[in-house]
Amino acid sequence: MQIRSDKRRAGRGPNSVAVDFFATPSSVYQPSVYRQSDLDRSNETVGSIELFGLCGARNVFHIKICGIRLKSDIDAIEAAGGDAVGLNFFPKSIRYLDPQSASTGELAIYAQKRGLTRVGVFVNESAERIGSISEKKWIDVIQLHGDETLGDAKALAAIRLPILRAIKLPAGPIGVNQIDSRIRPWTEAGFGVLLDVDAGPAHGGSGTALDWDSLGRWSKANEDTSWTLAGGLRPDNVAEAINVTGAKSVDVASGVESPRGKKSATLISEFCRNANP
Ligand SMILES: O=C(O)c1ccccc1NCC(=O)[C@H](O)[C@H](O)COP(=O)(O)O
Repeated sequence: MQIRSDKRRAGRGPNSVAVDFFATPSSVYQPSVYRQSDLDRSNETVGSIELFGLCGARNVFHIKICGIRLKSDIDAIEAAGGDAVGLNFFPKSIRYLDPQSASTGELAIYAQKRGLTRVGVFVNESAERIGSISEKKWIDVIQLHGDETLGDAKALAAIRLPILRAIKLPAGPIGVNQIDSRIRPWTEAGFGVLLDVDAGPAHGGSGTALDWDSLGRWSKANEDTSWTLAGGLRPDNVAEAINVTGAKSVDVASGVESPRGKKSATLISEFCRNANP
């Protein structure tokens, strides 16, 4: 199975539609389709119902290119048909963006104007720092990529942005129940999940792949659970990864870089093309 390009295209442009394919608890209001303007209004309420429910559980992208650092990266992603960018706020990452720098704000606004969903990537960050970046309206989604607990994530509810939890799994074969026990608490609490390899102290961006056969077995048994595949994806393996795992949403950082830490427009273009039929 490959990501359907019509869905992907639907997620782009300032008034575009992004398909929500996260399964969320029935107690949480969950429209099936969002517009970028919905994301812009994520601090508001719709009637008496909060747009994003408790903490948000929406996956609003099909292809996320993580760790962008330049406006030209955004141009390349827009041209290639990607629909989300990861802004990395982990100081130890090669892809780090300084939240104090005006150029980070310019980058975030530039991505927003191109209709791309901006995912802020955080590792064990304080709620205050995440909140201050959110207040500047630089991000649309919070990605927690450290050792954050469910309690930590729930404490971010006041920020009122959707939260995507990176679940870091071992690189080798892993059982369906083992995967499920890591994911279920988060999805049942209404959070989105991104499955990545456990990169140890680096936390992410390792370029190492998960065992796709294991994920495929798990996803077949959990078809109602929407999730994002990350870890070691590249232009030359993303189609197979989608086919084997059944992922409907993919994320990449190092696989579209040359040299490491520098995004390549050519690799971004190939990646997006191969992630779609
Ligand atoms: O990319 C990083 O440097 C990074 C560092 C610390 C935490 C998260 C990080 N990236 C988050 C992502 O979503 C990456 O796309 C994901 O880890 C996959 O990376 P890669 O295997 O390089 O495609």
